[in-house]
Order: sequence, then C-alpha cells, then structure tokens
Amino acid sequence: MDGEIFKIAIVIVAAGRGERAGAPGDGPKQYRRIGGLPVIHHTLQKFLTWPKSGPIVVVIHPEDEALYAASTDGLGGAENIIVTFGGDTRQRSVYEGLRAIAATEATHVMIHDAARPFVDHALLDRIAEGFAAGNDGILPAMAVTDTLKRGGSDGLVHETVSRAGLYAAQTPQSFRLSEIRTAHEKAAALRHDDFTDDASIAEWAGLAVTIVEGSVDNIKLTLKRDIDMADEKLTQGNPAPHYLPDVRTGNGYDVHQLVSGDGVTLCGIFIPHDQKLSGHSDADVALHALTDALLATCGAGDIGDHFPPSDMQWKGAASRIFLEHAARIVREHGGTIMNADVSLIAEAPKVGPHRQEMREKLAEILGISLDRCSVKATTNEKIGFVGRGEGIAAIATATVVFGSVRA
Ligand SMILES: Nc1ccn([C@@H]2O[C@H](COP(=O)(O)OP(=O)(O)OP(=O)(O)O)[C@@H](O)[C@H]2O)c(=O)n1
Ligand SMILES: C[C@](O)(CO)[C@H](O)COP(=O)(O)O
Repeated sequence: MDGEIFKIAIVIVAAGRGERAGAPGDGPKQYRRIGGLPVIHHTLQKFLTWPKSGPIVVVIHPEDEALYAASTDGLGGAENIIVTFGGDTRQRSVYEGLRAIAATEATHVMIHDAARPFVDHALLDRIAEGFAAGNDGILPAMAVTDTLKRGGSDGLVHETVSRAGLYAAQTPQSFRLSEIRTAHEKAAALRHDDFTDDASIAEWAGLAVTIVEGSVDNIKLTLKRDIDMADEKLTQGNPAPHYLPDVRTGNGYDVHQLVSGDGVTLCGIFIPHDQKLSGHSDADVALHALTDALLATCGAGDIGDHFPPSDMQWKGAASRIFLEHAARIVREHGGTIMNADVSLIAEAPKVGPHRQEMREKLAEILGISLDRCSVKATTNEKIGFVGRGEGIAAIATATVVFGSVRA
C-alpha cells in the first residue's frame, strides 16, 4: 500500500430479527442485555474506542429506532454514528451501510455483525496491518478444529469430511471500500441475493480475500443459549453485581356497562350471552385493563391517550389492536414482557370454561409463552353494580423487565 493514507469506515449490521435466538417474543438479539448492557452497546464500544476507526455506520431495522436510541444511552461518541435502515437480508443491510458511507472519505471498510460483541482491538489491529501490507480483502477466520461429518436426512453419518483447509468465517470482514461496494452493487443488480457473508460476495466478484486469524472469543450470538453464555461470561466473578434488574409492574382497571345484546368479548374471546358490553370499541374490558397495565410499565400514558374515544376510527375496533400497540411500545423502550395477569369481575357469563382459550389468546397477541399469561374470574357476590349485573370490570397486572440499572 506504499505509504497510502487509509481511512477505515465501520459498518455494523443490526437490522436482523434474531429469530433463532427467540425473537419476536424476546426482541431482536442485538438489543438483549448481556452483563447489564445491550449486546450492540458492547459491540459499538469496541469500535468507538479503537483509535483507527473512521466513520461508523449502524444499520438498523426501521422498527428498532427507539431500541437503538436506548441502547446507545451513555455511550461516548455515539452521537457521531451514522444510522441508516437495512433490508430483509444481511446482504441488503450491508449494501445500505455501504451506501451510507459513500459520502465519507473512507478508503477501506470493516463490516461487522452487531451480534458479535466480543470482537477485540487485537483482531482489529491484525486487519489494519493486513491493509497496510496491501491486502484489499481480509477475512478473520478460525481453522476448524472439530472432526466434520456429513449427515443424511436418514439421521445417519454418511461420511467424514476432511477439515484440512476449512475455516469458520467471522467478522469484521474488511475490504477496500470501492471494491466491495462495486461487488455488492453487481450482486444486487443481478439479483444474486443469497450470500450469507461479504467474503463470499468478494470471492464471487473475483476479489482476493486473505485470511487473518480470528479470535476464539469473537462468536456470533445466534441462539438463546449463546446470549445466556455471553451474559454469564460478563457477569462471572462479579458476585456483587453492578446492575440491579430493572423490573417494573403496571396495573390497569376498566369497566364497561352491560346492555341487552348477544354476547361479550373478553380477552379477545367472544362468549354468547343475552347481553353485550357497551363501548366505543368492542368494549373488551380485559384487554383494555391489560393495555393500561403495559403502558404503565414505561410511563407511556393510558389507552385513552393512544386511542381517544372521540376518534371514529376506533368505533367497533377489536381491542387486540390496542394491546398489540402497547406491547410494541414496551418493546421499543427495551422491555421484555414477563407476565400478564387479568382478573375479571362478572356475575355472568361464566368465564371459567373460556379461561384456557383466553390465556392462549393473550399469549398469541403478546408473543409470550402460555405460562406467562393468567386469566382469573370472580363474581362480586351480588354486591354493587357488578353484583347487580350492570357491568363487567377487569383488573390487570403486567410485569416487564427492562434489563438492568446501575446499582
Ligand atoms: N436483514 C438482516 C439480517 C441480519 N442482519 C444482521 O446481520 C448480523 C448476522 O446475522 P444473523 O446472526 O443471521 O442475525 P439475524 O438475521 O438477526 O438472526 P436470525 O437469522 O436468527 O433471524 C446480525 O447482527 C444481524 O442483525 C441485518 O443487519 N439485516
Ligand atoms: C457473516 C457471518 O457472521 C460470518 O460467519 C455469517 O455468515 C452470518 O450468517 P448466518 O447464516 O446468518 O448466521
């Protein structure tokens, strides 16, 4: 590279959905907390503190803006990061990241997975040395150490594959910017969109890619157990935690009047009855109370603030819309819904036969497991307006974990 002054841009792709790690229920893995901080916070910190980092672009999903903002809270230098939106594959997200750095003076680029928070400066230095030595394409990788087998759909081992010359690819995969951008543009133009990493696009485009030794710690958090292990690794040997779990509880209450009709909707389940609940929407008191409980966990107001009764578009609306909205707000604030509990207070109809179906409906709407959803019912012992059959009331409690807070 003969004295060339090079400037290394960083593209961090963080627009994936993390399905293999349990999303949507647990949220995208790059925003899950390890050692008390979001995965992406750790990843960004590594690059923000690396002296040779040039402009940094983070590629996020359009739905994750609030999650991203919360994750960079307190991260020095984060205000200089360029944020752009990704696509529905990693390849498209990288392409968007490369477009976003086009306007900078970068000569080279490191493309890194947000989901690899254990990247270290020694590895970044090895890559920078590779650039200085004149290599335009560099892949950090680890030689495969396990014996490899090819299995068949019959569940049997068919053969042992030689591991000689085989490597497990890591990131940041690093290139001369103009070359990898041209390769990505060519692949996009030809709709060749099934590359799982950038080195394979470079190979396909005929670029030379040199292997440098990766780092054994630089694993990609792919499955839920990877995230649990990463958290363990960061908190181990630290029995007096620096962080306390940020567990928040919200409650909600609602009541609707019973008038003559043909049935009531409770927890999203229609129960035939000689009365109906009167209200602007479908008057599902249970989902309304639970919506308020969820909103309360992140100080996001109440159902009336988000869905004013004066707004005609909510007339007759299915109340699951309100609950889905509240769950989305909670997740945008970085919350994970741990538990939803509803108590219905009604003289009639009988709720017991429908409780299981109601729990299943809550689990489905909230995207959490059934054992985290509870529905209970009681009469009001014929006392008061509920006891006289004039209305149905619901009380709900939601528990949400927002990671942890500094002790
Ligand atoms: N459309 C996509 C897909 C992935 N990524 C990012 O690419 C990295 C590696 O991808 P992977 O581990 O496959 O992440 P996900 O696609 O989120 O995971 P899954 O396939 O389990 O849904 C992650 O940092 C991820 O956020 C991205 O920016 N845009
Ligand atoms: C880019 C990568 O992390 C290198 O190992 C990997 O190719 C991502 O691919 P995945 O199949 O989505 O895990």
